[in-house]
Amino acid sequence: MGILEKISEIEKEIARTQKNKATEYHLGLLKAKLAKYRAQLLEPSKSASSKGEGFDVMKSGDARVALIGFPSVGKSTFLSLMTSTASEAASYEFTTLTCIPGVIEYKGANIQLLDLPGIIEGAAQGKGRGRQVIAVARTADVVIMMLDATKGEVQRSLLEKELESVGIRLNKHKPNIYFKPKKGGGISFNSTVTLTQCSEKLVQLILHEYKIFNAEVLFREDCSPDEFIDVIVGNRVYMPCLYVYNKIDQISMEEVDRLARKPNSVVISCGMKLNLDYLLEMLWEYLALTCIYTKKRGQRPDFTDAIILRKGASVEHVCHRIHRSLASQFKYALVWGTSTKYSPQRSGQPAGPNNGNWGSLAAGGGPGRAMWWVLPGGRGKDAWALLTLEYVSGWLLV
Ligand SMILES: Nc1nc2c(ncn2[C@@H]2O[C@H](COP(=O)(O)OP(=O)(O)OP(=O)(O)O)[C@@H](O)[C@H]2O)c(=O)[nH]1
Ligand SMILES: [K+]
Ligand SMILES: [Mg+2]
Repeated sequence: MGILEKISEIEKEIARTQKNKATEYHLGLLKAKLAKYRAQLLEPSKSASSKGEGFDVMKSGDARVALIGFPSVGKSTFLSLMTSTASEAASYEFTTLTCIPGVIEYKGANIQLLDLPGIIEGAAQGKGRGRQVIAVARTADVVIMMLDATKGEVQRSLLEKELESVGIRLNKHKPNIYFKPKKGGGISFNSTVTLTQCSEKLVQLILHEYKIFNAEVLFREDCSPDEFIDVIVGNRVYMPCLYVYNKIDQISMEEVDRLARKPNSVVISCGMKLNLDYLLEMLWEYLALTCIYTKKRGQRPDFTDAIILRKGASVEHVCHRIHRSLASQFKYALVWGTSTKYSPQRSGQPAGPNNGNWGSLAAGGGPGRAMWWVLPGGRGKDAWALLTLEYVSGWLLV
């Protein structure tokens, strides 16, 4: 039996198995098997011809957004509208056959937008150019899943399934489970919360399926067996996804209203240029970008030129952005911003015993290294920070 057949057998068995206490372990095991076969299915393509021609587009700008959707939903029309790049659009399916990059300029940031061929059911197994498309999607910071508002909801769940099956997790966070394989000592299992979906026995069963007999496992969250499997398998990509319903010029107001209320969704019409501003605002929020303005001592900040960084960026990242050698000479920074505790907040490496308290500001950085304060960010439309850096030798002039 080929892997594809095995996968479909297991899927069928999962579908016909009733979910209850008695079948819990059986289902957990099936899911572990399924994840294993899927991983096998994807592996050989890496060595073979996974890098399809026309798909290796260089990353550029401050963030990358991939357009994923069925054929003829309007992806290319959208790219041509939002960027200065023209991508051919036509009423027939599979007009686009390669990856076409464009740039959206917004709030001083350059956002790389990638138009891609349409994908169809079975894309993950290599139908159409599905594998290449999905490989590109994995490299994005945000996925825009473009849907045809005139078509049924089934599009959306089919695409979600395709992306799920190759380890892309949409609008989910990484499960809060500590997992560490060991050389010996068996499996030590602990949890800090009450678990309603997993038990020690089930965790053991799943681990044994992966031939793991020694490991430390700590659940810090009430996770499902699938989430636990994700942690074991690793290489999952957790990605924000915006569902964009295009062609609303073709449907009733009631229908528009219904779609617009769905979570993580935006309704637009490329044809009539409806709601595109709002989509950009949402995209900005999902990208979680922060604008960082620098300020010279005693002078007003320069609001015309921002450094754009992603959520979780640290002062170290800012230093690197300005100059390669700056990080090693950096003493501390004064930060004003939307999420600082105090304004300004001082952050940097402790220079002496008296400055030990700086460490409390630190949220990033490794042990023994300078402690870098993580800049404000997150899903906020107007996350920003203002920053003054000091060199070892004096105030930085930027
Ligand atoms: N009515 C309407 N038609 C639209 C809208 N946006 C795009 N279209 C039409 O939809 C058709 C497909 O558009 P494309 O931009 O080629 O779609 P695509 O998703 O890039 O298609 P593939 O590259 O084949 O996957 C074209 O005929 C467009 O003119 C819209 O908002 N309303
Ligand atoms: K098309
Ligand atoms: Mg196209």
